[in-house]
Amino acid sequence: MTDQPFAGVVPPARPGLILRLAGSRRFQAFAARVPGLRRIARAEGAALFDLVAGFVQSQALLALVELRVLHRLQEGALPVAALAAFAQVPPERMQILLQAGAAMGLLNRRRDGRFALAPRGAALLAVPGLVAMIRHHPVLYRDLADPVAFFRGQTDPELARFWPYVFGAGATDPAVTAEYSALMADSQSLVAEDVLRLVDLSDARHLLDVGGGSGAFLAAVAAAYPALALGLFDLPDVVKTAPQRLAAAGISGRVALHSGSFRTDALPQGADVISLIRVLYDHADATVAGLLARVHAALPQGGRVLVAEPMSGGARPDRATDTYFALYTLAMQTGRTRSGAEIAGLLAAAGFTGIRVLPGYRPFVTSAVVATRA
Ligand SMILES: C[S@@+](CC[C@H](N)C(=O)[O-])C[C@H]1O[C@@H](n2cnc3c(N)ncnc32)[C@H](O)[C@@H]1O
Repeated sequence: MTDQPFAGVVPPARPGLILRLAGSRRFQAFAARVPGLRRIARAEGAALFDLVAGFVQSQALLALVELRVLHRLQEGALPVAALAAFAQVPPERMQILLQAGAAMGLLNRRRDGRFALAPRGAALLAVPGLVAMIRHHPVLYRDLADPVAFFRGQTDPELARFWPYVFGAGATDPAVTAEYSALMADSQSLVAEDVLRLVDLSDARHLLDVGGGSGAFLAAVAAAYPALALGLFDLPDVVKTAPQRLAAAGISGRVALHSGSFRTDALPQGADVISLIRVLYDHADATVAGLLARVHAALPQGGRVLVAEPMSGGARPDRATDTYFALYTLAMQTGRTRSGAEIAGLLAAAGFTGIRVLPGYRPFVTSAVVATRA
């Protein structure tokens, strides 16, 4: 495809010196020979190649997870032949996959040719929900297979149907609802960890978690704040999955369960903090505006709203959230990865004041925005 002239558009300004140098093949060759510049050139080259190769690395990772190579190596180092036999992969192909795993820092290659788990591989298996997240990625990758058509809005992404509750009705099949709720709940412990570091709830009396799924966030809050009264609001099919988790956490008696849809129903009154954890990014601005108005109406004066989810870097684009989450939510079609400033704007429009954006320790896990009903 040839570039079109800038018909009817103001032509771009001439690039500055640094851009002209970076874009000059002669300068690149010169920089590669000059001490000092050579280090920068090499790092930039490696960063560029990582972008070029990212998909291949993700697929090698998916194969290691699907073939349970990392899981097998938890018991100790193994020779290629043993791993090949377990995974039913020809040994010469398994050798290539293991070598790739070692190159990505997930495995260690021993002198005797055996492979062992590296600390990064061990960490991957220990991160709650990460294996499940990697295993559901084929849906996302199919949606991104033709990125030009995807960005032109000419595809019919599968992810849009993957999270049925987003459309407000909940999944009709209870097994499906339980599976989606489990996928969210698995990754919730990291989110709760970071939210509870960012936000102090010691002066709160009663917290209502709206879109709280099966109650995983509430279980973490309950452990951190033993005196806090708790409530959960979610779609009826989802709320049905909560009692089991709450019982396992030993907090059934502490959590009031409320079924309904925040699109159509008022939220229960009585809480002085309402949390929306990984809820807004699933929904369009109009739905979020309606939801925040309901949150505002349900809170007393001085009550607080807490929004937590992965957020766009906004004016300072963020590597993880402005690529992964922004494209993911675009594929879902209903929502959007918003920046803290955009969420603050929606909160202000709903009447909230004292809005504070709290950048996350791990932006790919969560950031937070808090605000008060004046
Ligand atoms: C991405 S999940 C997040 C769950 C949980 N807060 C977490 O972080 O693990 C979004 C949640 O919003 C709920 N939800 C979606 N639409 C809803 C609606 N109209 N009314 C109430 N809850 C809704 C979903 O059922 C789901 O539990």
